[in-house]
Amino acid sequence: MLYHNSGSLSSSSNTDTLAIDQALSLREDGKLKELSTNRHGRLLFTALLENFCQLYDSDPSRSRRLFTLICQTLKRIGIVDEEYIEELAGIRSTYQSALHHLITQARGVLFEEDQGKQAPLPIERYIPERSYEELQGALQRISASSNPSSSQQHSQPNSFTSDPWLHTKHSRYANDFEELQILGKGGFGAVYRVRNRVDGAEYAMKKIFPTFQQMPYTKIFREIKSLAKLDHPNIVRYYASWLENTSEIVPNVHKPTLSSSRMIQGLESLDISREDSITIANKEDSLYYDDYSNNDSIIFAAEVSGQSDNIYIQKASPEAGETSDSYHDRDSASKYGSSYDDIIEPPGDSSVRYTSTIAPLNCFILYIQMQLCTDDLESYLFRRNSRVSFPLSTIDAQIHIDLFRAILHGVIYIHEIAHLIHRDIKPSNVFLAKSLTVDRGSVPLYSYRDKENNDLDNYTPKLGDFGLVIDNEGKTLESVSFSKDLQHISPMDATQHVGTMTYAAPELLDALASHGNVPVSEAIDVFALGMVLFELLHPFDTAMERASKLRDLRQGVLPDKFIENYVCESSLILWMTARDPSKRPMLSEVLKCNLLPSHVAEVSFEKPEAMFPSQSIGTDNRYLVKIIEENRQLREENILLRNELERLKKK
Ligand SMILES: Nc1ncnc2c1ncn2[C@@H]1O[C@H](COP(=O)(O)OP(=O)(O)OP(=O)(O)O)[C@@H](O)[C@H]1O
Repeated sequence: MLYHNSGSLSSSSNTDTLAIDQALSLREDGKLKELSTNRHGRLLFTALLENFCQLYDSDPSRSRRLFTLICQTLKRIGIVDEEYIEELAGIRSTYQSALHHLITQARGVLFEEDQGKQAPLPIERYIPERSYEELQGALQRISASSNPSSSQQHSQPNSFTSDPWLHTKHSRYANDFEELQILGKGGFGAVYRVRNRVDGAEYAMKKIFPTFQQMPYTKIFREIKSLAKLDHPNIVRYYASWLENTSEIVPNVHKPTLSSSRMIQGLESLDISREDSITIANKEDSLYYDDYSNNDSIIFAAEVSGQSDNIYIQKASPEAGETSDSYHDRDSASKYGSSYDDIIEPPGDSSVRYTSTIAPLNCFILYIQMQLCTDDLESYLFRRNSRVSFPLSTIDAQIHIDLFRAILHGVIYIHEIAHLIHRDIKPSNVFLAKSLTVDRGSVPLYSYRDKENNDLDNYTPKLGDFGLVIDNEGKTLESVSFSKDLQHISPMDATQHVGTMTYAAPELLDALASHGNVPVSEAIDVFALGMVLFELLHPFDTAMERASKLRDLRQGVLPDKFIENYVCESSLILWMTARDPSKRPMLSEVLKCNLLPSHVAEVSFEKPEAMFPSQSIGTDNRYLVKIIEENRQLREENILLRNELERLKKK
């Protein structure tokens, strides 16, 4: 049975009813059932095969290689899919564990029979015949007998459990990684600094707690694999992903901030329920997460029931009336003292529902292993703004233009080479990796960490958090965090919430406000980058100032002083943030612009000449002149409107 955790589980809720209806209709779908049966069969098969390989070779690494080799062969002839070999290893171990219990139990029954005792339950009930439903029946019984009170009636000789080939596989995460520190928590999980026990290197590990999306897990793996193919110095490297079922303590990592937090219904344990299904369910009285997202939270409903598909990630409908949060926490509070964003939080949104609950979960966790980055652009800008005032010195301006250029290289790579659109470009999603040498894509930057040390260090900006990527042919890589940030916001919210909305292109907000189709276009990223360029070149003294100037820019208005200081850059920013997406430049055009002279260590691409022909756009360009004129007009209109507003307020 599928469950969802849309905040309120009241069955009277329309959204809940809808989700349940959807789940029911899925169940009725014979094809899905067939698919599900197929998957269980394959999982069971690979579980047995893995154990079988362990029988042939007691050396764990050799038996593993043997297993992989056989699976690769079976994959070629279509018997198993790629995902069953690596990513589902954790799930496979559940099957191994279940089979282990099953056999142990059955042997216990035989043992008792041999002793002339009456078996407590007929053996047929323990041994599956052909269908996995019967296996589930057995699993259910085993589950019941595994609790201390009932297990006694089925006690068996200890020697059974020491069968070497029955040893179950342990968590890949626990085996291969040492967890060092929590880096922060996003809407759907937490990110940890970890050390790989094998190569000794440190990584960032994102653990996505059971989430919910209308997408089979295999698709998620495929998508993450596509991210793993991205190879560019200005893109965070993705290494691997896999799913495990695990008993985990959900960390409560957030410090209370002014950001509103939400509760998401937590997840009950992996439950072997009466319907003979393994289900991750949530309950009314379930656990709390501290969260910044709205409630279209996500669960994995992992069913081994014959009634529905097995492991599905399905989006829950948010409750009516829920709005998006404004600025994310992003741990600026916890890392750097008072949060930069907190100050611009709309006053009405300051309720702190911080929960200290530590929730034990038995659930599926999606692990995503990424490159570890020690800093991010948002934190950097926060530090810089506390040290430097507008206008930047010529040298500082150049440093930040170089930084922008490096980010641009990364985004161009994802647009032109990977054919993806990021859709969530913002300073907190641009990480900064320090390097000792001048690396490809790196820029010299002051870190502003240490008052005494004003040396330039090399940093490589890296675009990360690909939760929102979409392929530019419009085939959605269904966005995880997108819905969290932007869905179900009223136009009022869109204008009030400076935070998350700051970098979102207007057409995106319009589409969301009118519940229309979300546009798929590179222009969305161009807009966001234009906003980022302005922020890079304009230090703000206060968060209020930042909020108001970024809001003005969204209306097409730049501060006079900024235009005076950066005429060409202003033109570029206004071009990139044009309200009409069709009027925005392509990023390759932005790069051609002679406003962005290259001080960045050049990066080579597959098709460099196609992407970066040298052609300059100067101030005499008629398009730029037109933009400056439009900006002047807009500013005048804006002043008139503000005066009018003031006049009306006074009445
Ligand atoms: N590769 C990484 N290296 C270092 N820190 C990281 C890395 N990826 C994410 N983080 C940090 O981990 C924290 C949580 O990241 P996560 O992507 O889960 O959430 P978010 O980006 O804050 O929000 P959301 O994904 O919900 O939009 C953030 O503070 C982020 O800076």
